[in-house]
Amino acid sequence: KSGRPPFKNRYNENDDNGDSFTRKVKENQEDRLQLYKSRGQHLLTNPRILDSIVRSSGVGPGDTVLEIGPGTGNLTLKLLQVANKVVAVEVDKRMVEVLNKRVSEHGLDEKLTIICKDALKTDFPDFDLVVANIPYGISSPLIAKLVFGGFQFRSATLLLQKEFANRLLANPGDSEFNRLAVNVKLVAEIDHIMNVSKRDFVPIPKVDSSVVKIRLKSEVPNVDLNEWWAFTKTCFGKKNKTLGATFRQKKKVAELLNLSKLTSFDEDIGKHNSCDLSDDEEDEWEDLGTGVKSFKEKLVEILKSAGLEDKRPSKLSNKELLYLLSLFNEAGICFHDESKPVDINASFATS
Ligand SMILES: C[S@@+](CC[C@H](N)C(=O)[O-])C[C@H]1O[C@@H](n2cnc3c(N)ncnc32)[C@H](O)[C@@H]1O
Repeated sequence: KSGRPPFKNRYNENDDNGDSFTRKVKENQEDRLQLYKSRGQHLLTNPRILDSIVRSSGVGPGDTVLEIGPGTGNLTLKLLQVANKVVAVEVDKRMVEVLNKRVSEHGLDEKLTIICKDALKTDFPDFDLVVANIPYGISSPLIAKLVFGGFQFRSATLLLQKEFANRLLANPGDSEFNRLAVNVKLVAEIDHIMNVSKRDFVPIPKVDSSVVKIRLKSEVPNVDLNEWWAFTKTCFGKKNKTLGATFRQKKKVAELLNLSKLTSFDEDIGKHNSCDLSDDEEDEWEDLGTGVKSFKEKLVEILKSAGLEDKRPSKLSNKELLYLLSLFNEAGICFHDESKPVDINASFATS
């Protein structure tokens, strides 16, 4: 009962033919477990790093921990030794079999609940903490699910691809600052815990990793989240454009006019299908009615009144963005299409 994972740190490079099959790992030439790149199956094997993650998560004997993607259980076994309970969500049945076997060898079965499902498609039971080396391909929607899913938890300690973690940690003005950081920072605080080398995984991935800790804020701005997500999607659609340029795009103006249903611009509401219009083409505004043109002026007037017409979204604080959204909403301008239900996973899939 060494706690050693059921394979050696070896794999057959020649078997790597891209997306589906990746590598074979072996234990004593018997147990064979294929690891799939498409499922982000890079197992963290360095015990020193596993211990640091558990320690920095602050898990204690009364805690229920949610672990996404336990794999063969390297982190799970460490968590089970300190937590009251671990709920592990793993999509791959083969992993679940290995995990079950290892955990029962250690006599820790009673503390573990396994949910063999896709973490993005299943409900989570109540938990105090999240601690996980997640599949990197689902980082955005999973973090969105955790922070906007209505859960109450102390913190989420997550191993992420280093570049992704840097984007999440970025502040306004940093080159990596993007819509995901803006949205997550509305409701949560994020701290960098440590960097982890690609050499600490089996098989070795192409990228380095970082551990971050996400804590939900106790006070969240009073804003309609559907409006906020749709608004940041508009602002960050082309994050290096000025807001003036973004809100002058014909397509965007027509879309917002149709969504906002403002009576003063009635004559053009529903007349211009935003799908038929291209982005810029300032000179072709002549084709459009006076309603849509004066609506554009209204948008620009609001940007000017906020002093933000020449600003790029990636340089704005959440406070400035919230202020701008409140000005638009007060003027009856809406961003969220109420006829379409919000799918958090889809909305963050590409952030
Ligand atoms: C990066 S590996 C981590 C394994 C283990 N935690 C470790 O550190 O050794 C990610 C794990 O997530 C699982 N996985 C991939 N997509 C998933 C999903 N959508 N829901 C739940 N688990 C998933 C994979 O099968 C894999 O076991």
